[in-house]
Amino acid sequence: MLYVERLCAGYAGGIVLHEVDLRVHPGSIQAVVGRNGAGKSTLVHTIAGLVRASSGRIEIGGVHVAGRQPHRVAQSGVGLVPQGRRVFSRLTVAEHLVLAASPWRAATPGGEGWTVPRILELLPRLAARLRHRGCELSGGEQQMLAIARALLGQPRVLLLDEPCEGLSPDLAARVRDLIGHLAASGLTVLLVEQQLRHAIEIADRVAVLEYGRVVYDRPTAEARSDPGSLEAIVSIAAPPPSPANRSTPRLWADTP
Ligand SMILES: Nc1ncnc2c1ncn2[C@@H]1O[C@H](COP(=O)(O)OP(=O)(O)OP(=O)(O)O)[C@@H](O)[C@H]1O
Repeated sequence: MLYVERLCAGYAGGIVLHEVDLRVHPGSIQAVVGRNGAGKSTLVHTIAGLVRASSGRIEIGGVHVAGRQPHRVAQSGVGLVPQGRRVFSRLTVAEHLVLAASPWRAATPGGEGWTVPRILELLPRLAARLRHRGCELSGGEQQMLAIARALLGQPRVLLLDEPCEGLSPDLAARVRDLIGHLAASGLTVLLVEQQLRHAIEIADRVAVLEYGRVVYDRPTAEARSDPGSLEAIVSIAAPPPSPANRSTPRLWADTP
């Protein structure tokens, strides 16, 4: 479980997140939406330890991780799929996977957890691209590789920052299918999503960030039954005035 309580964080120029509360249960998807600059990436980076929390709690499975170095947060079970994928252009798919599957991240001896063969079974398109460099992959393949890399860290909590950004509708739908499958397998998922309708499609709960504050956080079923009010909240949410301020295996089998 991911538990965030009264979390405040920001940069040298000022606080961006103001007393953010979130509670994401295993096997569920919490979407976070909001306009550009609302603080979505800052939230994800703060949970991952990349931005230091100035106050508040971040718990992973009951363990307080705020203030830990990013690699310690990862060891606590947090996987990050960053905005823009961040794959290495000169490394091959195989090299990415080998690097991500480093010993401290190994799957448990009982066979639980993510291994390279299991990843390649789930994402056969990556298997077909093992010798291709990052720069030779399509956007969708890069996104799959970014997700695969995070999974090899054996996360209990997966943070995805706009994973469908820049993908065609078809590829974006496949990525959402994969995220749904991962949640159905028990992962706790925090999904930053620009498009409200996509968030509603996939998430169990949806939260809206406005000026770094949670101004809406309800089950998606409620949002679906009254989409107009949620759309109004998201469209009202404006950017800050200044910078400081489920079982579907073998996805991706036939993607060109
Ligand atoms: N490294 C940084 N140093 C200083 N300010 C930053 C830094 N990163 C982000 N900010 C500022 O923090 C605020 C929130 O930015 P953030 O990237 O978290 O928003 P976002 O909701 O993810 O936006 P987008 O949808 O455009 O990705 C913005 O005002 C931004 O300019």
